[in-house]
Amino acid sequence: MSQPGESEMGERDERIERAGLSVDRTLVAFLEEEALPGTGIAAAPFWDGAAALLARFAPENRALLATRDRLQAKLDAWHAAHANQAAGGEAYADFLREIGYRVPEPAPFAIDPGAVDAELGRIAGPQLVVPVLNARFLLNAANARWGSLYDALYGSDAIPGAPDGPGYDPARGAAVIAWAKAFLDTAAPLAGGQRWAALRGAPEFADPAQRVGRAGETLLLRHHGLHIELVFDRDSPIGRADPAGLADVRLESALSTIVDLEDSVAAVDAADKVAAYRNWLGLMRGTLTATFSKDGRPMRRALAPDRAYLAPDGTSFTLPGRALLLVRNVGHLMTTPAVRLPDGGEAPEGLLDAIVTSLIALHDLRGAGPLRNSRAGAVYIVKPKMHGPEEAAFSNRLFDAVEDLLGLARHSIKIGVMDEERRTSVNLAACIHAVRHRIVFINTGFLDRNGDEIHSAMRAGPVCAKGAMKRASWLAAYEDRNVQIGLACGLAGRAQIGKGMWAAPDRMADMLAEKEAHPASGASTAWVPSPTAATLHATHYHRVDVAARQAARAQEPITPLAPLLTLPLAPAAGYAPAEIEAELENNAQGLLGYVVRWIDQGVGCSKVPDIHDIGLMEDRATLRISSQHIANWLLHGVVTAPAVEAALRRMAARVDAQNAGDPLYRPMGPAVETSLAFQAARALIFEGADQPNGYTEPLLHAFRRRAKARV
Ligand SMILES: CC(=O)SCCNC(=O)CCNC(=O)[C@H](O)C(C)(C)COP(=O)(O)OP(=O)(O)OC[C@H]1O[C@@H](n2cnc3c(N)ncnc32)[C@H](O)[C@@H]1OP(=O)(O)O
Ligand SMILES: O=CC(=O)O
Ligand SMILES: [Mg+2]
Repeated sequence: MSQPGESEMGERDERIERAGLSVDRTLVAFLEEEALPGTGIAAAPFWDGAAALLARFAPENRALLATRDRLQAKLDAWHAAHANQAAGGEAYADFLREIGYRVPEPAPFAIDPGAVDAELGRIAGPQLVVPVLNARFLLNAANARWGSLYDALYGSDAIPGAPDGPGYDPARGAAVIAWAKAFLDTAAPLAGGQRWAALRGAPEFADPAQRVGRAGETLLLRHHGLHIELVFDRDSPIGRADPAGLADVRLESALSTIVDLEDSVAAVDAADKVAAYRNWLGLMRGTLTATFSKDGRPMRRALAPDRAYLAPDGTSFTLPGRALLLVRNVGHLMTTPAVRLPDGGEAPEGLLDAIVTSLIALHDLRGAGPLRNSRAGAVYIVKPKMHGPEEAAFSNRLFDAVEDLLGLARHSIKIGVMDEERRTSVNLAACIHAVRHRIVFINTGFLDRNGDEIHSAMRAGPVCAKGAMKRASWLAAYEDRNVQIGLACGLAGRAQIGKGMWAAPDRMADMLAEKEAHPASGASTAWVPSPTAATLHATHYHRVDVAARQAARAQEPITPLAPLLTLPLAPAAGYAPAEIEAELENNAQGLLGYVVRWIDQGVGCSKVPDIHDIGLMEDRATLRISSQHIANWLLHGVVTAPAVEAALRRMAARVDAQNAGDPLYRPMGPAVETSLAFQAARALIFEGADQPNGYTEPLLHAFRRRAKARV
């Protein structure tokens, strides 16, 4: 973030004036030559409107950030005066009310978001997230609406103990087929209690209404609102060997996909922002393609078409071939040098994202391209990291203004609210109320939420180890209250109640064992990191009847605030030196492994091995946790500065070794004093306690800009 008037070297030549704004040339060219044409909006009124919107909302945006700082300062002071108290009691709750951190509950209400696509409003199923800057992944994610269950099982560790010989292993294949047929016994039972494994001829279903169509020899079934394709093909190697001729089971998998401009990308300047916007434009126009080489073979990937079937009465129909796409904008914190305001200061990045991603979605709404995203005529924006109802109301008014700028009907821009900051969890009903006419989801972004929990409690004392945090009372209360409050606000059947990311992309057996808890909790969706995970997680929505779970949970009283407000402090006896060392090293390794690719290569989401060599998805939210955790232990003397420095150096060598095969990798170990990545990691820890709400973006952006300037 830079201050008004603080223009970067050489930046002036690269800029063009538009309606009093100083705009990077790349962005001007993109908007005027690529994004605006075809929308019916001319450049001049667009810039006039954008400038007016920025003038109106930028000061308010700044004021909201000042409120965050003011409230955090009050928390810090309270905690300093009540050191090592886990809080949660009446006095603490009253204090939060007095300082305006807690606001009155709204009277009972039900959300009313208008026309919403069924994937968000009515059908329960997985939600995939994908970084916007990677077109190859992006296309894969859009096409992840359908996935082969056989491939997902065969290509992952999903079946514990399945043999895995070189080439195609028939024993492994048999284990996959057995697993899938046992799954079909639940999702598509056969008449007379026959088992799928025993089927020899054509299937007869216990409920014939499940069979809703066919395409050639492929049968289309529906169960819990989700479709299943049974591919019968006796000409294929698998079908030929199968007594029933079943060659594959394809599941409707990622019902929706979030295209992420936020925590999984490194976008620090106009060039990065334009690359991100251009990919979103390619999706909204249906024209995005990617060419790459895989296993030595050239490949071209494009968006999948819709799928055609014949209904039992002979009429033809189609089903979506692609996930319903949402776009995650950045939050209210950062500013961008892509646009400078008349006072010379950078424009709030969230405002620019709202304008540009909505403008781009007009291409879909106008229906000019070959494919359609929203059949309901909506634009879906996920808004992360909002703190409390005032910020939600700000987003609501911002979206009103964007609708006016683009000539969109009121509330056609929908919002997904990430419940991932403590002040939002505490005031969740009021937050939902603030956006009740456009809300399409709430989601427990538990990773950021952990980071905010640590930062909120920064001065209260040392927090518990990360493993213990998973069992902390605040976390259970947060997850429970999110579902309970969502149901009380009428989200069932109208909007998603979502659960967070499965952050171990290679541990699919564990995911299969654990993530059924998400639909079982009444959540209608949960995040997955990959298409394979989407297909496997889809099986959970066949096993669990989410509507029934929601109806049951709607009867529960809402969990009180006290456990939510109980701080996750370390046990009074503290931890043994070996535990402290292991915790520090694990945090330092994940942090460095992520930061080095962010700073040196601009990669915003990575799979980084933890100390047990398990590859974990790391993004800015997990970085927020690890950096805040070390910063907290440093502040309270659990670890010393020299110990942190030594751990960082040891882990730098380990991370260097892990990346030895990457030709683009720049090792940190040999030159920690000149490695910008190492310095960024250091700053994230040693300046961590003072970062706004513990966010990592300000430091990451500053160091990445320096790294880009250096090459
Ligand atoms: C707290 C939060 O905010 S969570 C939300 C942000 N996080 C995310 O969005 C995570 C998304 N996931 C990812 O980015 C990746 O899966 C990572 C970084 C975790 C792992 O990436 P990699 O190590 O490259 O994955 P891996 O080698 O196992 O698999 C790559 C293959 O899977 C595909 N793939 C992996 N993740 C995704 C995805 N999210 N969407 C689409 N395709 C994906 C790739 O396209 C590739 O297939 P291809 O060769 O046919 O193109
Ligand atoms: O955005 C998701 C999170 O867990 O944070
Ligand atoms: Mg988050």
